[in-house]
Amino acid sequence: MHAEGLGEEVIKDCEQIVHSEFLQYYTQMKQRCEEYLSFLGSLPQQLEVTFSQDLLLGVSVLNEQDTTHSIRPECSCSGHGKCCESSNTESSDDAGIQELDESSDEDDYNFCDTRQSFSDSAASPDMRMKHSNSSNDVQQYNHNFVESRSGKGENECLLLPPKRRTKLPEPVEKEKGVSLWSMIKDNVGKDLTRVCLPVYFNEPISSLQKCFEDLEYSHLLDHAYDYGLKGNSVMRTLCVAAFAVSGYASSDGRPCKPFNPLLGETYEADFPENGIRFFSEKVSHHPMVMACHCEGRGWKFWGESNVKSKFWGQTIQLDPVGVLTLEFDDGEIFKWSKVTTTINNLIIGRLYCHHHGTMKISGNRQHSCKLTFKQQSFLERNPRQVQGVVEDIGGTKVATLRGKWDESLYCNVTNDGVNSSAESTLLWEKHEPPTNPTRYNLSSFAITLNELTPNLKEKLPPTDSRLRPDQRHLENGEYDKANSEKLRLETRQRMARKMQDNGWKPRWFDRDTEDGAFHYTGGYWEAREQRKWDGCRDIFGELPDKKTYPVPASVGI
Ligand SMILES: CC(C)CCC[C@@H](C)[C@H]1CC[C@H]2[C@@H]3CC=C4C[C@@H](O)CC[C@]4(C)[C@H]3CC[C@]12C
Repeated sequence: MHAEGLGEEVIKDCEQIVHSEFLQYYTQMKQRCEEYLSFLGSLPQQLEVTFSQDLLLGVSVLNEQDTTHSIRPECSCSGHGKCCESSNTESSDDAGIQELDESSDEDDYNFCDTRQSFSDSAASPDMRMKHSNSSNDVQQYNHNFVESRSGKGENECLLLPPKRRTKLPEPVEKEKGVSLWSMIKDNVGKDLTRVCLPVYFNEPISSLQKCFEDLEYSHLLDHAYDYGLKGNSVMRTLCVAAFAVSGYASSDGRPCKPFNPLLGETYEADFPENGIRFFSEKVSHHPMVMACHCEGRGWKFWGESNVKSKFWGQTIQLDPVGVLTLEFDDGEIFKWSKVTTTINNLIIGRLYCHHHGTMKISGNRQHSCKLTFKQQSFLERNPRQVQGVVEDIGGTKVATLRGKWDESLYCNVTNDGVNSSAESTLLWEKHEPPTNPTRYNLSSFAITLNELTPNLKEKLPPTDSRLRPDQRHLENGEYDKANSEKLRLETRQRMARKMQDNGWKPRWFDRDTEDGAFHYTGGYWEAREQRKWDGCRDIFGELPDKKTYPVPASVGI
């Protein structure tokens, strides 16, 4: 630090921070070791109890026909001061730590927590198809395609599902190890959201694409729709709750930050194999807001992603602002907001994030659901837990829900106010990790999101994230090119505030004058049909003031 010419005071400050962090860790680790030893000591006893209890109760699975199947218990070991507050308003052009990525807590300890898992033969055929953790990802998508389209008698049945990629391209250059500390050490005490980071800390996914990751388990909404049609409002609400939780699953173990899209950048995802069509646009730079809209079989889902961040030194707290809305074609509506996310170990240790707080999923008809994402404590042996209750409009509890946001969720439906605890139904289970892991720890679903086939390239507007050059270079492992392009686009993006002040308007969304929320104005897919991209500027190209282009009168830069 001396060699780098840092002042004595700054160095002392840093030393102090590091020292107090170590002390804290030391005490906590000591405590944890003791706990762990006593836990190991009691293990034989605990296993005996759990095993005999499960045998007696027969933890079971309820399928749509109310048939119950026993599932076996299984023991799995997973190896696994000063606060700066800011909304995205203040974030730098790149930084918006709100777009930093989540990462897991696969820490240095191995815990053995008892969890239930399905034996294949026990699952209902429906569940087996939906949750089959097939190692062949493409095949898995094909399955869903056949199912989601069959029975509808649509011509689309005849279309072949797109074959999506199962791995990222091999990196062209060798990766460079850059420590995060070396990047932020000069910014101690400053708002980290203002720190511009080189691409090594990015994943090749934009925040717009990240919004679509929340839709990976959209089949839960198809189930919810069907349950509602059959008059099973409790199961509908439970499936909606499972969907709301499932969006967090892919945040596990992700150490990198998604790209902060440019103002007006868009992302489309046409996934006929899942029966959905998704679209998102960055609608505001200050504050940073992304709006999205998704159409599925019998439902529509929309909302905006906007977070307020607080930087505490070693952690960042992200409080999402805004409401997500789900509307079924039969008129039932559910609304909820996301819970708080904390990113830990920014300076020392392995970066990971956790989600905590209460999520109220309010329905406009019979049922609503309250979910609690448990606050994490260092001594918690079973972290990432989610618990919930479904209540009717009179406030009577009709079902409960429990599980983990990074694993699975089970529910118990209460009969006549009495909890039928013997019967647990698996609502949702996270897909297996990809067979070709990436250094960004992307899920199989996420790996497909930035794929650009020649056929798709022809159809995209010039604003689509897949066409962003720095992100593409990063995906190809061309780090130097990625960095220089990122710098160029960041310079360009600095004009965004001016553009917004000069009355820039999103192309596909409109702000509701009453509630201030963004609503899709429609027409994207229709414009795509005709390849008519009027009003969609080449946001990734050279700046018009480079004198190579005439400045269009309509561009408010
Ligand atoms: C300094 C850098 C390298 C750290 C990387 C931080 C990662 C873990 C951060 C950056 C931005 C973060 C995301 C920002 C916004 C949201 C929306 C919220 O409702 C769920 C969490 C989620 C999706 C965050 C997950 C964690 C996240 C991806």
